[in-house]
Amino acid sequence: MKAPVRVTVTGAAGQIGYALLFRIASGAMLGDDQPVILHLLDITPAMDALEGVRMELDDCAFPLLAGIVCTDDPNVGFKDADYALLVGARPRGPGMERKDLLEANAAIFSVQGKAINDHASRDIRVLVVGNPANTNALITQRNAPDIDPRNFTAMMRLDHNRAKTQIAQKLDAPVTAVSTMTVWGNHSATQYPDLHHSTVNGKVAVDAVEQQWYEDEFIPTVQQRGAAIIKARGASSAASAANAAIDHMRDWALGTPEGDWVSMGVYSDGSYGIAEGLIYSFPCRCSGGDWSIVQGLEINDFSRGRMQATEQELTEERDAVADLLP
Ligand SMILES: NC(=O)C1=CN([C@@H]2O[C@H](COP(=O)(O)OP(=O)(O)OC[C@H]3O[C@@H](n4cnc5c(N)ncnc54)[C@H](O)[C@@H]3O)[C@@H](O)[C@H]2O)C=CC1
Ligand SMILES: O=C([O-])CC(=O)C(=O)O
Repeated sequence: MKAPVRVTVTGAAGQIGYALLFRIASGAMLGDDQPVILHLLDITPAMDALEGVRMELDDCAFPLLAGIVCTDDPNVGFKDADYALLVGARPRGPGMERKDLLEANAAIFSVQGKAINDHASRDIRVLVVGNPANTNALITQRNAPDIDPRNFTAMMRLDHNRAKTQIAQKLDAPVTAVSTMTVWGNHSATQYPDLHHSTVNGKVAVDAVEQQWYEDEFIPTVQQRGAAIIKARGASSAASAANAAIDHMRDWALGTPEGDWVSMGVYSDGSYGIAEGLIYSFPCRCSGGDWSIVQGLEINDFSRGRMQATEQELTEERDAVADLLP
C-alpha cells in the first residue's frame, strides 16, 4: 500500500463538496491503491455542517480514508497538501454571469493562494472549481509565487464532458465513441467548444453535422448549460461538477487514455497565440503527473475568432482583479 497523500477540499460543507468527498475517499480520484487524508476547509459558520459530513465519511468505513482534518483556518487546511480542490466560493443565481461573482469570490483565492504558498507541498496540484474558475485560478497562482505556475489549473472538464454528450446524442453514438474533444478558453459563455479536432467513431465531428447545427445549437448549448441547469434545478450543477473535478484530477495524476486528450484550464505558455500567463483552456495530454498542451492543431478563421473572444474576456477579468495579483 502507498503512503497516504493529503487532499484539501475547500467549500467542503457545500453542495459540490457533498457530491465530491465520498468519491475521493472511495479511491475514484487517485486510484484504489492510494490512501488519502482529507483536509476539509470551510468558513466558521459552516463548521457544524462540516462535522456532519465528517461523521458520514466515518460511517462509510472507507478502506482508503486514512484521516480527516476539519478546519476553518486555511493555514491548517493547506498544511502539507499534495492535492487541493478549491470549490469554496459563492455560486451564481438566475440571470447572473459567472464573472458577476468575481467581486464576491476573488478575495477568497488570494488568501488561499498565500496559504498554499506558505504551507502546502511544493508539488501540490491545484484545481480551482469556484467561479469564475479561470480567473480565481490566476489569483491563486499569482499569490503562490514559490510554486510552479503549472501546478494551478481551472476546471473546464464539465464543459468538455457536456460537449462530448451533446455530439454523441446528436449522432446517436455512445459517449465512448467520442475522442479528442476540445473546449478552448474561459469557463463562461464565451468558451469555444470546437468540433474540428474531435472524432466520433473515427470520423471528424464537424464533418458529421450541419454547420448551422454546430453554430446555432451545439456551441450555445454547451456555453449555456450551466445557466440551463440553474433554471431547471434552482441551484447550480453539483453532482456533474463534482464528477468533472474527479475526472480532471484523476487524469492529471494518473494520465489521459492513450490516443485521447482532455480540456484543462492551464497556465498559457503562448501556445496558439494565447497571451502567456492567462489560465486558458487548452487540449491537454497528461502523463507521469504532468500535463502538456496538444500542439499543431490547425486553426481556421472561424475557430481563431472564437478563441480570441474568450481570451479577450479573460484579459478583462484579469485586469478587473489587478489589485489581487502581486
Ligand atoms: N468550474 C465549474 O465547472 C463549476 C463551478 N461551480 C462553482 O463552484 C462553487 C461552489 O458551488 P457549490 O458547492 O454549489 O456552492 P455552495 O454554496 O453549496 O457551497 C460553497 C461552500 O463554500 C464555502 N465557502 C465560502 N467561502 C469560503 C472560504 N473562504 N473558504 C472555504 N469555504 C468557503 C461555503 O460556506 C459553502 O459551504 C461556486 O462558485 C460555483 O459557481 C459550480 C459548478 C461548476
Ligand atoms: O453555471 C454555473 O454557475 C455553475 C457552473 O459553473 C456550471 O454549471 O458550469
